[in-house]
Amino acid sequence: MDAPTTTSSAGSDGSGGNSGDWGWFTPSRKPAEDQPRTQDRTQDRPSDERTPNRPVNPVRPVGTGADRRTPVEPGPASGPWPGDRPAGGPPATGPEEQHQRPDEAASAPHDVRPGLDPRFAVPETASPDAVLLRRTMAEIEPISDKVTSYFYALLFVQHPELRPLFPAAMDAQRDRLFKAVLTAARLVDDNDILTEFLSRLGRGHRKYGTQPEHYPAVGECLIGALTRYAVNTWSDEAEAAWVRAYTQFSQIMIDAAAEDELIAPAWWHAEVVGHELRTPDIAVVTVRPDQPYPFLAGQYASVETPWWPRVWRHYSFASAPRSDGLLSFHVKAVPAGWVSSALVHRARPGDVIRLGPPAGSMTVDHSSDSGLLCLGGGTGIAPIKALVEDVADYGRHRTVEVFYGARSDHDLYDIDTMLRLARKHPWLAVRPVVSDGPTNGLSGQLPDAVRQYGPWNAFDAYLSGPPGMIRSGVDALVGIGIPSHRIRHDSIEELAAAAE
Ligand SMILES: NC(=O)C1=CN([C@@H]2O[C@H](COP(=O)(O)OP(=O)(O)OC[C@H]3O[C@@H](n4cnc5c(N)ncnc54)[C@H](O)[C@@H]3O)[C@@H](O)[C@H]2O)C=CC1
Repeated sequence: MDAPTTTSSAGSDGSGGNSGDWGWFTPSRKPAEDQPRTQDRTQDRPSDERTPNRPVNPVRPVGTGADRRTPVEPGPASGPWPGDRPAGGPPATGPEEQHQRPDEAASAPHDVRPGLDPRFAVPETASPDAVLLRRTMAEIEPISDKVTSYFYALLFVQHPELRPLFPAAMDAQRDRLFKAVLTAARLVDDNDILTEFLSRLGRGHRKYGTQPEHYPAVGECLIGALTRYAVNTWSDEAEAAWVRAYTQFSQIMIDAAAEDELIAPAWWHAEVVGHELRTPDIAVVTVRPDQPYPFLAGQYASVETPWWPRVWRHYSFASAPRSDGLLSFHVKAVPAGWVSSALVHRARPGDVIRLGPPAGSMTVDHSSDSGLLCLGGGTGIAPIKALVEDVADYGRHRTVEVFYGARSDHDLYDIDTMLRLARKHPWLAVRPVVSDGPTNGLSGQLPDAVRQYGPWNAFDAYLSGPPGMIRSGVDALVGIGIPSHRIRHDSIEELAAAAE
């Protein structure tokens, strides 16, 4: 959920190029010289005999922030490559598995018609590099699965020493790295948002053990995958633009990580000190971090369990910061959800998990007097409870109206806590809403229930729960007059990816 959390925001959580030079991932002869580029090019695959005998293009992001502000000119070829790379976590945004060789992973693309997707429309004000990047993206986006597979195949064939640093098995976050690169490429002309997005990503990568020297391996493989699949739009100029962009992206991430290193650990160890099974598949897990863990109510953390190394999942904090420093999460075990099942069915007091840094901006704006309209679906009630506690702790009490949705009365696992809070705080109202069964409370879907009350146009809205609820909730709230910039939620894309 490394993403802006208002509905009005765009993205969430990306040298020089000697465009005439070719890296190790390309054939020893340029395809254009000896064959049509859309033909089967299995002979292009990386293999020992095709490892180049000359250095690669300079995807070399290491340097200082000052370098980044200066346009980077094409530089000389880098040193020995690939090889003698130190171990550490690759700059991936999520776990990944790739057992296939590149030639098995993906065949050459067909029927690629760039420019059809309006997301890649080129604004009139776009810089020349942005135009080139968007053309490539329009071409590869429809086949991004293949490009991603090929990218990871390249990475793990050429850099097998990086493979053990990824989780053992493939999962839903497989394409996060690629999506992050595409998001950054779309933002390339918007320096402020780009820097914010990539800085967060760079800080978040510290927990993977990512080092500056890992970025070139990823950059080379990215360019390799684009070279293979952007058959209609790739050119020397396009390659140079991608090399410049990737170099800029990685530099921002490296700088942000370096700055963060001065003030925060890369991760925290946290001991499970409480484990309460509220339903057969929902647990409230309470942990004690090994050092202070500053965060804001409404944020979330990445969590790694000892049973699934390097598989990280996001969970919202279920309480505002506490004086005893403990943190709690509401976890629902979902089918095939490794981390959630482990936390619900396996974790016990004494187990130690790892936490990434806090993230997310679904936080209370204490400079405002507006009321808070909160929709929490299922375990999405966890950060809503934290927001309520935050308002209570802050002292200047505002009207808070909570709609708590669940499938059945039985699934309202935290209703007692919420009703207790409502009895204690006269400014708080809590309304349970049951979608699929008999109830003494409100029946139906959360957005429909909210429509029955109001008016809400003077409220700030907070939504937390399943992606479908957030989508329909935002539509409903905009429809009843809450401007989209006053509606906050975590990134729907990240929520969908993290639903394990
Ligand atoms: N920060 C956040 O946004 C958080 C999100 N979550 C997410 O919340 C979900 C919780 O799962 P469960 O407890 O199984 O919830 P669930 O699937 O049982 O849904 C709970 C309630 O949400 C509402 N809802 C669900 N789908 C809807 C739709 N398409 N349109 C309108 N309303 C809908 C209904 O009222 C339903 O009863 C998970 O996907 C989890 O990742 C959990 C914690 C924090």
